[in-house]
Amino acid sequence: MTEFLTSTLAIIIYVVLGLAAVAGVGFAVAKSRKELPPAPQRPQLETPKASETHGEAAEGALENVETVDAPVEAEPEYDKPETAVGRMERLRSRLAGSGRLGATLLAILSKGDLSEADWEEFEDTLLMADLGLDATEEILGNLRKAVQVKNTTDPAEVKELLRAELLKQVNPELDRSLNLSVTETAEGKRHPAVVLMVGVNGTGKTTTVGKLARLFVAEDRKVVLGAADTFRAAAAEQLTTWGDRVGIETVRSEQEGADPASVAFDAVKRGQEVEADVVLVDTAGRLQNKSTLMDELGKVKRVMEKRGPVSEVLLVLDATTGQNGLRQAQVFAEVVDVTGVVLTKLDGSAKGGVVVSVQRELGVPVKLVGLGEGADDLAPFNPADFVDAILN
Ligand SMILES: Nc1nc2c(ncn2[C@@H]2O[C@H](COP(=O)(O)OP(=O)(O)OP(=O)(O)O)[C@@H](O)[C@H]2O)c(=O)[nH]1
Repeated sequence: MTEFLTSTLAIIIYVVLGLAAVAGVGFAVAKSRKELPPAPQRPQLETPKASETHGEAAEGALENVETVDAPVEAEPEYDKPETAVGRMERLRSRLAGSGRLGATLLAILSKGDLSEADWEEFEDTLLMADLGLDATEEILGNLRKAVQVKNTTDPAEVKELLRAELLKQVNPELDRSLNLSVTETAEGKRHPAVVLMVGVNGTGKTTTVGKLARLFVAEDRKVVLGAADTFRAAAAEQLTTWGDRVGIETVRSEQEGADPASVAFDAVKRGQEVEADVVLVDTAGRLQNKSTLMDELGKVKRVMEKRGPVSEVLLVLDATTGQNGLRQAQVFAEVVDVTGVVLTKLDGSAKGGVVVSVQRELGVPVKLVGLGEGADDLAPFNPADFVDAILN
């Protein structure tokens, strides 16, 4: 009897302990689940095809399953970027600094009977606006002749003479379009247009990549961003934010100081995989006299080219740094074959003449201008609009 009681008691104790253990584990799991952070929501680039998500068997099985309405997820709201048309119209007033240049030049020319001192003042004004010595001498020589031949002080006529001369210097003949052709790799794979952004520190590369991406999105192009500025910790985050605002993917490395060439390569690879139209790659700012950093940039481009050609290398120059930008431009052009210049911070800068000097020095056109910190404050460069903004 005692034996029977002892074994029954033992069984009861085991059962109670067992139940307590199960409840304890359950509580711990529930607790740890509660503490998990919510899964991050990333914009989806592609909707998977039906055949990729469920096969035929799965479709049959679904017939007998009672369907419950899935909670409706709110559509992410993306920005609607402004198209290129009309941007210059909106941004023209931002060239106020350059407008002062036009006003001073016209005031001198309209005086009539110009003295040597007047022509010197005219020359100084052009030099101060960073047109560079060669262009300044040419403008001066041509205008002196034209004013003499026409013998006019009529403001409208004088303005027309100056307009023609400035326009010639800005060179409307240059091809300023971006090469955005989608090509094929040697293996017959679709290869997107690839744009590489380069320049010294703080000129506005990341901002320009973001703005340019918006311009492409407004044109219904499928864009992938590459955050190959692995030097500045916040750069990848900054670029991802630009991308997220318009629902495009950013390829980046979570590792600070990662190899930028590898990130750039992955971005092009991803662009090929998702059949993007354009891959835009940001790079870290670097001083042109730091040879290791310039070598690194050369490597970034070579590694990207392993997957297919780079269509555009855009050098971002800060207009407010004027002639300093020229030396930078020359060195960058030697290392990575610059195909176009983006002149940023032209808003409020009185150094608009750098458009002329940089084109003369590099033989490469200014293709885009940055005219403010707003997300759509980037415009394709148009010589006639630019000269008119200076003169009106
Ligand atoms: N006013 C004005 N500011 C601009 C323009 N473009 C860029 N900026 C500003 O310039 C600053 C630097 O821009 P970033 O894009 O971070 O420059 P970055 O070249 O990527 O910088 P690093 O990666 O450090 O070399 C930011 O405050 C931008 O808002 C422009 O066209 N006009």
